Amino acid sequence: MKRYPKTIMATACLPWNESFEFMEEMFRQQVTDLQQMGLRHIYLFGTAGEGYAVSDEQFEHIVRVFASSSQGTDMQPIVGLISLSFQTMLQRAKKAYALGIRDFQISFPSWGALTESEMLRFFHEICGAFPDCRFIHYNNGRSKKVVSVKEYATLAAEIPNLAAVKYTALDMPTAYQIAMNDSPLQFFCGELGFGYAHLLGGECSMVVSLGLGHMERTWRMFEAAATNDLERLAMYQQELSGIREGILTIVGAAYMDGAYDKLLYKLTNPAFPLRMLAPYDSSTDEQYRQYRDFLRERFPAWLAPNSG
Ligand SMILES: N[C@@H](CC=O)C(=O)O
Repeated sequence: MKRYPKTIMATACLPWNESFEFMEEMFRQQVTDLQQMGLRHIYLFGTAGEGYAVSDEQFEHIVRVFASSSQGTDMQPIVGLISLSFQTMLQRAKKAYALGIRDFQISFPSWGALTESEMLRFFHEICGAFPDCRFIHYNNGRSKKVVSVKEYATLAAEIPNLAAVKYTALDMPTAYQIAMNDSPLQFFCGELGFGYAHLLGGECSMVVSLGLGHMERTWRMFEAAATNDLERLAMYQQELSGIREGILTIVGAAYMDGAYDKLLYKLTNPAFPLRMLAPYDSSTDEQYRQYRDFLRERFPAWLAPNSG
């Protein structure tokens, strides 16, 4: 039995005005839009959500707004903890907990790659401090230590509230390991990793990014995987591979994730600003228009109806 539901998880991005103040109403609108797209597992402060860049004050303010946006709904708010300082991660987790958050997305401190024993201490100390919470490990090369699927089997046995893994690696051998693993952890892969895992005869959950252009179609892809309709799944997989190629050509490959994910959500709300906190470069309105036109021309089925 998996410790986390099989579903599609999505990031919430952070809208900043010209003075780099958080745009609360724009953010609430985004959370509502994501919910209307059928998404229930929405996370803050991954890479796309600039979790590495916010100050403690911004963290608390935004979590407060996020938590209140989920009140009275069936949404499951997930808060990411990214910091070089483990103490800061713990303090942020305490603040979010006090605001009602029970699902966290954690990544290793990245100044140096954690050793085996440091990694264990990390999981024990943070997951152990909040035994009534669920933790999703964001397994990411940026934190210098990437955990293997095999290592997760051991971790799952030791850490009862480690519930899931966000693992957006694309390669087929990793997708195969994820597809075939029978640990209680729910693995979340990007759309293409999700497609590979199912085409290889296994299963996993999805973190959406490229598919946000048209969530209905992404849910159809999810459904095709669940019903083993491999022909349809392969078609979606091929289309999304073309879309990935397109966005990387238009925006370039050197940016932080927010440069892509803000542009992807902008297809739903063209007023959403692309700005990112300093010192990181954002994508531009011109790139947004080029990407929208590229979708319109090459992959119209993946373009949201109100994309400006
Ligand atoms: N773009 C997503 C997933 C990346 O690994 C995020 O930023 O959380």
